[in-house]
Amino acid sequence: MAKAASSLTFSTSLPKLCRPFSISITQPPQVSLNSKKLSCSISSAFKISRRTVTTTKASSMASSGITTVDQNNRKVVEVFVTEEELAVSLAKYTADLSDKFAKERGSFTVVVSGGSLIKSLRKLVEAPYVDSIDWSKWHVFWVDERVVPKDHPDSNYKLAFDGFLSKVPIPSGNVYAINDALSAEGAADDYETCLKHLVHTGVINKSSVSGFPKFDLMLVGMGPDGHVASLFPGHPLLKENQKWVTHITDSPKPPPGRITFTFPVINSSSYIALVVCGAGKASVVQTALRKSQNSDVFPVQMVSPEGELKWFLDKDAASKL
Ligand SMILES: O=C1O[C@H](COP(=O)(O)O)[C@@H](O)[C@H](O)[C@H]1O
Repeated sequence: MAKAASSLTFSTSLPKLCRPFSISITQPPQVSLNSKKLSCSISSAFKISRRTVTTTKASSMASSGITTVDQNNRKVVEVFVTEEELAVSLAKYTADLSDKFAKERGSFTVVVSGGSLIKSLRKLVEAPYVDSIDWSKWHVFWVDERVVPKDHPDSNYKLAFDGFLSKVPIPSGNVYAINDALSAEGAADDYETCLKHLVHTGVINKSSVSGFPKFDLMLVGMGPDGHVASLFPGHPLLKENQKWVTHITDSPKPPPGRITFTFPVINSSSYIALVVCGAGKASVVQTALRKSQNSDVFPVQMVSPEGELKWFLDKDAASKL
């Protein structure tokens, strides 16, 4: 089991957002519960094909297993009737990528956020994945962290350790927590120094496109205000395009002192899973997925990786699509 964390000690212009979509539904529904038929229609910014799906609830897009993809298979939106089904699918998605990267490059670099995401990872610590995943290949990082002691209730490390990391045999030296003895600025610099070392030693890939570290998978949540990592709406840090890791001392969501990956790092990823549940986030999801212009209102709209972006939504989060 993963024990204590190692203490870390780690431009592109911001990308054009909201690539135009031509969406088609590519997968059959994964479940059929009470066999009500509904015609799935998603329109506006997306050119969406229509077809009949089987689901429990006749409301817009909220049908388990409905998947939409863009033309290049680089942006995928999947909606699940329940958070439980979302968690099952997220575990398989993560396990498949773990296998792929472990085989291809002998390691798997995984970045997690805090918040509700961690609960949605719970199926990974159950059969079959807890036994089938080669956890020794995992290297775990945080896309953002609150600058508090690791045993503090606000710590994203503690959240992940209690809910996930303590239950799987990831080598403790592969778990890269912040140095919580430092200031927010010091902890961000320290984390960036650590990342640079790991890029240098080949544990983390480097993007040949951006020159920023290229993580294999980022598992990221979104706040009700559309923030991702600790990148909040309207904050100057959204424009940071030099640093890999930066800090914030005036976070609108407590606690105020945090470190966060910058957008160039986030957007250099091979895969990003954006995991969003709950009706309280439906309006932001609607804006993010229906807007065709690149006038970014919410930070989540700035998530646009070199690789694949997949949205995992429950039906409540997707209820306004
Ligand atoms: O403060 C934070 O909030 C976001 C979103 O959290 P959620 O509970 O609404 O999912 C989280 O992704 C981030 O890591 C965390 O520091």
